[in-house]
Amino acid sequence: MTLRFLFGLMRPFWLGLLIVMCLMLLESVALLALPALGGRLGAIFLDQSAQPVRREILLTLVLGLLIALAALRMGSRFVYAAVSQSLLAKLRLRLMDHIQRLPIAFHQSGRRGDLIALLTEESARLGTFISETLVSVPPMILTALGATILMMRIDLSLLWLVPVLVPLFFIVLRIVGRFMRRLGEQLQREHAHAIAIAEETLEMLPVIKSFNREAQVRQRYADQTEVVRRLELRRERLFGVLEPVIALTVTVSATLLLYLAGSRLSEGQIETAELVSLLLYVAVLVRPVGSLALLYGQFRTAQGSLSRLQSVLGESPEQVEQSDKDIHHLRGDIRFEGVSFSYPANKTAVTGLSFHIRPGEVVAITGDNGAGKSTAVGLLLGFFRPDAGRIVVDDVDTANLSLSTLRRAVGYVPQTRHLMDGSIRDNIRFFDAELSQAQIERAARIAQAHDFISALPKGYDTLIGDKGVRLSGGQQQRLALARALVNDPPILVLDEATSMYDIEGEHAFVEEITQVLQGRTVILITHRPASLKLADRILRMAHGRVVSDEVGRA
Ligand SMILES: Nc1ncnc2c1ncn2[C@@H]1O[C@H](COP(=O)(O)OP(=O)(O)OP(=O)(O)O)[C@@H](O)[C@H]1O
Repeated sequence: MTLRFLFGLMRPFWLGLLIVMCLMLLESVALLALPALGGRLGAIFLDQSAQPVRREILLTLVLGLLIALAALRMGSRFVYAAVSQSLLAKLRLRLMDHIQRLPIAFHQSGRRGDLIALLTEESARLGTFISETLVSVPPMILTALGATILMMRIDLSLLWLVPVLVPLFFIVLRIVGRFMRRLGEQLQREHAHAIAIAEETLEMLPVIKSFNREAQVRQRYADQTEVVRRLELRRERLFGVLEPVIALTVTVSATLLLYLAGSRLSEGQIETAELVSLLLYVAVLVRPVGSLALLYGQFRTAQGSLSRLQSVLGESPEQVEQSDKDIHHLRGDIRFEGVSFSYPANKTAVTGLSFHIRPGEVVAITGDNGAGKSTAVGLLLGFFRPDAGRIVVDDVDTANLSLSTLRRAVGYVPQTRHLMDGSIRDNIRFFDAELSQAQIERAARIAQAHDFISALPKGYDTLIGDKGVRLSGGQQQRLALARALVNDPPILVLDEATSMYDIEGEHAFVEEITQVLQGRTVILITHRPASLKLADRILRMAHGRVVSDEVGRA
């Protein structure tokens, strides 16, 4: 585990963590003082020798100490809860920030299950580990060491326990630690896979139902759940063995110790008060000694989560520095000059791709499946960087243009519509608080969405998605179009995005859009012959390059 990374996570919360540790240390001190006082109080009752006044004082002191212990425990719980929840929220936010900034190529590498596990269960486990487990180690060591030393002070002959118990303790730690780490990693992997299957199942439910494949899909999930169950069971069994074994070691040692101490009492070498103190020290010792071994196991598990977190945070993000550059002066002149690009699996998707789209043109890009059309759009949007060649917008190489400017210049309607739960207005505005109702309505009118929105009882405030109205496929498509248009981009890319219009609707839309965008550029990725007729030019792609460039409706 990189300690520096761990401390980096802890740094913003150092004050809270320090307070928790101090409260726990005070708790340890109070806990260590208790047997000394308790021993004397016990002896008073057993020997019946002390003066009544002394009894009352001692009783008050013991009760005071018990109340102080409860108060300290409460205090550390309160501060701990506040720190751990803030730490967890911050950790999740930092992770989400980073995940959003990672390039599309990373997200296409199929690590969704891992990322969800990291954002949920694993970050929660790490948060607890940092704010509770780690912080509780020094107080536990203090309690264990303090109790041992104080017991030795009562009777030095107990010293023989140290060389017997300490190595035994460390052997257990090593075995458990190694096992826990391996098991933790396996569990995480399988758990992430189970999450990925669950997610996929929910997404594909209409397809699964239409094919009557519920039983098969259930079996797939059941198999994975079984793998997770077995691993969890192994972990639980390990703890199940470990806890009683540690408790047994501690209690057997305690019994031996009491036996020895008892015989020393009868020999007159120790007093009753000391015997009672010893008894109480043993009780104080049981918890920290038992917990330390388990803490070590948790430490090894957390190590796995931490290294996975580190590996995601170590991925290089895209450089999307925010830029306020005005994009409306852009004309929308696009040139691909000998662009080649391969996906990581070494699949060449576009090769030597060259074309020129002039401002104001409506250009259709067509071609067989897998010809490279969507990849070309991804390259224009800066989702991927060309391996060779360059893409020039308005005479500027896009490699020199900030991704933020480039993406604001291109209004993009993807094949899948991706609307979010929320109002229609929120979906069109898409987190841009500065957009006015007039701008939103204008975009909706161009996308031919205004009429159906106005017909809804709550108009633009209608909630859609899981908690609201279900829109038809075509209505959703129109909203996605309005969302792309609302910022008035100089370039508009529609990836099969008008397929749900009827021919007339599509025609009217393209006519209107070319007028509204006033000579700016529209790229239609389409297979539909009717849509091809709407374009000024048709670029046909095959095997990652343009194979024909024809005049369209003109
Ligand atoms: N994420 C990816 N990883 C690896 N290969 C990919 C990836 N996406 C696409 N490809 C491959 O790149 C090639 C071009 O794909 P692309 O999606 O650009 O084609 P397309 O013309 O848009 O196809 P379609 O008409 O089916 O949408 C295909 O051979 C495809 O298998």
